[in-house]
Amino acid sequence: MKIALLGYGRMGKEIEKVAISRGHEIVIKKNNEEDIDVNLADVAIDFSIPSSAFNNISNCINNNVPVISGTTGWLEKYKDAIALCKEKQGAFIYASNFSLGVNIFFELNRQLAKMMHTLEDYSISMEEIHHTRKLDAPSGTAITLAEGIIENSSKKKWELGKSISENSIPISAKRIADIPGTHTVLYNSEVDAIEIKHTAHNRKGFALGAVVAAEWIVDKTGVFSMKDVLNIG
Ligand SMILES: NC(=O)C1=CN([C@@H]2O[C@H](COP(=O)(O)OP(=O)(O)OC[C@H]3O[C@@H](n4cnc5c(N)ncnc54)[C@H](OP(=O)(O)O)[C@@H]3O)[C@@H](O)[C@H]2O)C=CC1
Ligand SMILES: O=C(O)C1=N[C@H](C(=O)O)C[C@H](O)C1
Repeated sequence: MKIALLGYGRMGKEIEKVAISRGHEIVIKKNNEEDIDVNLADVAIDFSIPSSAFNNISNCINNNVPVISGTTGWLEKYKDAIALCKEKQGAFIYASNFSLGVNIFFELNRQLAKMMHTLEDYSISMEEIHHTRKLDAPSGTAITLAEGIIENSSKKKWELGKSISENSIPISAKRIADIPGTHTVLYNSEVDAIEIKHTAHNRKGFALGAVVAAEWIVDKTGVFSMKDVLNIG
């Protein structure tokens, strides 16, 4: 496949390595607002910055090029991207996290929330830790985890920092040099604690998942998720 990399930073470079090792060719590497002819590619992979993700995705959909996006921090426009994709009969996947391990962790988190939701002695909180160059907080993965809990409990929302209301999930976002991504969900009570945690050791899992998603979507039409790609949950 001919792949366009929309964003050629830490993730773009990691995806390039994985894509080449799987026999693909990188035909575009875009790192700014410049106009590019995305039609040179069979599929585009966007790992850019929050302020550019929607334009990159729209450009692909408008040109009928399937697009995978892992950029976080732009979700206020996610519904617009879905609407455009449906209108143009395009192909689009956004995932806050493309790694197989985290997608299993998402399912575990939902199951645990279901089991815990009537146990009033436990309070829930979340923590995410990332490298100091991350632009958004909380992480997209933490937001997906919080949404998984909200769908399966009486919690109504998440809040960054200390929780101010009983029906919200507090998320603590820490920034420590070079940490690729660590997410913890904690249920704590007076007598014990239950904790689930995912630790990324590097960015290879994110990159592999994005390339697998690109391979999967190339002949399809519609809005999909990593659940469709991995056939889990
Ligand atoms: N879903 C997932 O599995 C994962 C998601 N991410 C997310 O992916 C995104 C990228 O992460 P990462 O690679 O670490 O970040 P980087 O900052 O290393 O890379 C982003 C790149 O995008 C470039 N860029 C700036 N403007 C544009 C534009 N208009 N179009 C295309 N590219 C542009 C930046 O260039 P310049 O530096 O010159 O501004 C930079 O090279 C983040 O939102 C991060 O949260 C990260 C890992 C996994
Ligand atoms: O910015 C990062 O690095 C990461 N971002 C994603 C997120 O916001 O969840 C995924 C991963 O945790 C790494």
